[in-house]
Amino acid sequence: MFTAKILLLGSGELGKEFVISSKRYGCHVVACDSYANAPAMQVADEAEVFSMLDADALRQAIEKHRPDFIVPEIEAIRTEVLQEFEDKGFTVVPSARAASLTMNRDRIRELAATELGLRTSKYRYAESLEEVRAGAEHTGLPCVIKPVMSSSGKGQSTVRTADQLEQAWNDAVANMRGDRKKVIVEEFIAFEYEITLLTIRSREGVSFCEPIGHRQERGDYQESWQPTPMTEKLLADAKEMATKVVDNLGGYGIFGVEFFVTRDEVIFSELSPRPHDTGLVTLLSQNLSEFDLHARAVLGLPIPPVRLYGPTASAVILADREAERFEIRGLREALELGSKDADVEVRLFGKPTTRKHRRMGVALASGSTVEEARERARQAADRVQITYEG
Ligand SMILES: Nc1ncnc2c1ncn2[C@@H]1O[C@H](COP(=O)(O)OP(=O)(O)OP(=O)(O)O)[C@@H](O)[C@H]1O
Ligand SMILES: NCC(=O)N[C@@H]1O[C@H](COP(=O)([O-])[O-])[C@@H](O)[C@H]1O
Ligand SMILES: [Mg+2]
Repeated sequence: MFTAKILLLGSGELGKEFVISSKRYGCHVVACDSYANAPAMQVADEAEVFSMLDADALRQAIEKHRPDFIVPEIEAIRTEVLQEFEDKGFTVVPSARAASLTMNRDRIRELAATELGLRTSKYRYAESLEEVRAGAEHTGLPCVIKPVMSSSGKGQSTVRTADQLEQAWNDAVANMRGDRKKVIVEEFIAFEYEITLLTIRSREGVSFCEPIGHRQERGDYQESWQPTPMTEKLLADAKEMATKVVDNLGGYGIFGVEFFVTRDEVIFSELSPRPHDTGLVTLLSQNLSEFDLHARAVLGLPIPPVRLYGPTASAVILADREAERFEIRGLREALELGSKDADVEVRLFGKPTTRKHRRMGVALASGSTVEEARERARQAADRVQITYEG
């Protein structure tokens, strides 16, 4: 009837592409999120609307559908419930422990820095403004303050002078998820560039995609490109660190392992035990996208060496205000940038409402160099306009 039944927890743009990939392999997907008509629900077989932080609702959904695979798509999930079901014999992707550790910056940081001995930025945790001040003494300024539970840069700020610490603490507390009033104070790394190393852990072992470079604003990704030129030594260091983390977390799937790269060092930042937003570029750049690879690894299918077609970039399409009624125009104009020498694609996620800085779509472009691909992706994204009514 179907290859496997998947319960997808979180149904945004990353989930939507994962659903498309897994449905192509004949899976039946139940997409869950806290609001109706979320992107992945639009392409899934069934949908359930509830908060992933509501333990009872999550239990009910798992009991009702009894999936072969429970696939987290967002960070904020009642991970104790995932553990409960994993203990009963359900498969959580990649593992309940991975979901729980990565949801909490302090837990994954402890694993990486203390247990595995990976190079990270200096850091301290803080649960009050006084502790934030002490943390900043330890790391020095500038420093970066982030809630231990948050994603896409929410509640994150870079502090340059001591008088900004209070504002940063207040912002972090106001924008954190979950119920722990706790932040991480991190040394600011003046990196040359940063990368996501997509790392696949499958039955066949650990393999990698070419490193993805990206540029972030407000802690949220604006553009990404592939490949990123790196020295063999630095790339080997990144691969070694990524392997240590994913082998420790266990399970099968793709992981987006984030690193800061300085002149002579690779510094581990964090990771997602699932497809990564900066990896949207792989929808155009590779013969198998990060979503195809995740689906294959989860289903136990072969993972051949991944083929990168050539320099490719992605640029995000963001809303600039909150609205329920809006239109997206300019798809034709954006796609007109495609030619016999360059592929251009646009993916519109179908989110039902906008809010300031919400990612509504992504433009993808190839080029003869990474610079050219980035320029073209940016141009295509700029041609897509969101117009608001009322
Ligand atoms: N210690 C640091 N030094 C310099 N820049 C930093 C530091 N920490 C974070 N940043 C910048 O902020 C970005 C977002 O940080 P981080 O990945 O920790 O946040 P996030 O909320 O988990 O984002 P996401 O969930 O989208 O990955 C980083 O990619 C980097 O550009
Ligand atoms: N960095 C994590 C990330 O990119 N997550 C992606 O964004 C969606 C939430 O978007 P929304 O906030 O617009 O609903 C998530 O569901 C996931 O696809
Ligand atoms: Mg990140």
